[in-house]
Amino acid sequence: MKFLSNEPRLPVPSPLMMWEEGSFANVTLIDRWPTIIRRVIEENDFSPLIIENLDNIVREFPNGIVRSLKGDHGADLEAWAGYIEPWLGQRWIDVPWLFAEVYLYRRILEATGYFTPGNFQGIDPFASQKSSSLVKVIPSIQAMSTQVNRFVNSQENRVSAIALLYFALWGNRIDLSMWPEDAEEGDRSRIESDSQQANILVDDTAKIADKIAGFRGVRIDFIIDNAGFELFCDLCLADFLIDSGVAERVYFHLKPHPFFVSDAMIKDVDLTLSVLMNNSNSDVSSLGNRLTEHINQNRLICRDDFFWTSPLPFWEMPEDLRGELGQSELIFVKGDANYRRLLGDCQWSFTTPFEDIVCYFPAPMVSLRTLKAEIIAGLQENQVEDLNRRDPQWLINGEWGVIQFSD
Ligand SMILES: O=P(O)(O)OC[C@@]1(O)O[C@H](CO)[C@@H](O)[C@@H]1O
Repeated sequence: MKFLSNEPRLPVPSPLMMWEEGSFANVTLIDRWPTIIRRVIEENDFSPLIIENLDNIVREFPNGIVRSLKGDHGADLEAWAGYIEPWLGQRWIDVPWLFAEVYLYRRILEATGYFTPGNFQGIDPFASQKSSSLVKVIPSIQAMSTQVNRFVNSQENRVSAIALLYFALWGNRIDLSMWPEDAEEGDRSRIESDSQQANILVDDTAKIADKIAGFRGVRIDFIIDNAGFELFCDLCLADFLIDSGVAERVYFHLKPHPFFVSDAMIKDVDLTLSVLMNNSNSDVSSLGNRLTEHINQNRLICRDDFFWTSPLPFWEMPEDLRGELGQSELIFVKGDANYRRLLGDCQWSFTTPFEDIVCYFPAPMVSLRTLKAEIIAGLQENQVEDLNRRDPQWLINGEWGVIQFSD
């Protein structure tokens, strides 16, 4: 697979590592991943052998070594042999965080036999969390469906677009790898209107609305993140873009297999639409029917690709995918893990201009991200000091967001 040489226009700094005690990456390795694996065991009816496989991954943290994947029949095995090669035999704690995290989620699928012919082939180890998280936010879905239907019937396209961008951003707060659906945080889909804008550190919605105002019948793409409420919010924005005539076609780029607990696959879009269509609230069911018609009429197109579950920085996107995305007039990049890949999960100065890093992207793009990792770009100097004082956890607690546009 030929990779393009297009890279950020600045020297790329070193990647986030996991060895710094107390860093979020270290907490993820030591605490969060074992908890995620234990939930996989609790929530599925796996065989003793699979449970042993999963327990063995936990035992490898933090000083066990990175090994090759077994021949589990995955279509991505050859690509993974290349990803693993530079880190083979190194300790988990000594490899870059992004590689380790993506490798971990692929190891979980190896352990459960997701790709392997047999009783557990194709079983999504996170399915129960994803479906229960959708049911839990039905009240927010009902409220938002009413609003979306009003937007679609109004002529207020600018106001509607901006409101739906905020919903698409804050839908990212619901992330089951960070806050399992029974977490004490309660219903994270409830978005207090005053904090909607106050907690946005870079807000390019006006520029984005100006860009969209000039569109009629274009192609717009979404690199999707989480299933559940976030996917619902993305579907609402896509519905608006199609119904308002802004977009003739919207492409959703989804994950080809379970990933980062709540990441969405094509099957999760189908599940979400069936939940909407079968809801007793007519605003919800009419939105679900409209979206299903968009799919049937090829106006909303769902694709998946193994690049979206690879540990590569986005500037190493394969040439064919880059060519495909290059046909888009605007690409929404959703969520924190995708943001990390936009930046190569590298330790850029927080005030590095965002466009100087993502200038390689094949089309104008918008990142909609709630902060859940210790990297960011595009901030002002005074913002960082102010945030450190006001909320020491601002980089990782999901309470702050960015809507960053690169034209
Ligand atoms: O991409 P998402 O769903 O917004 O977040 C992914 C995430 O949950 O996983 C990583 C930490 O484990 C972080 O990037 C972030 O916390």
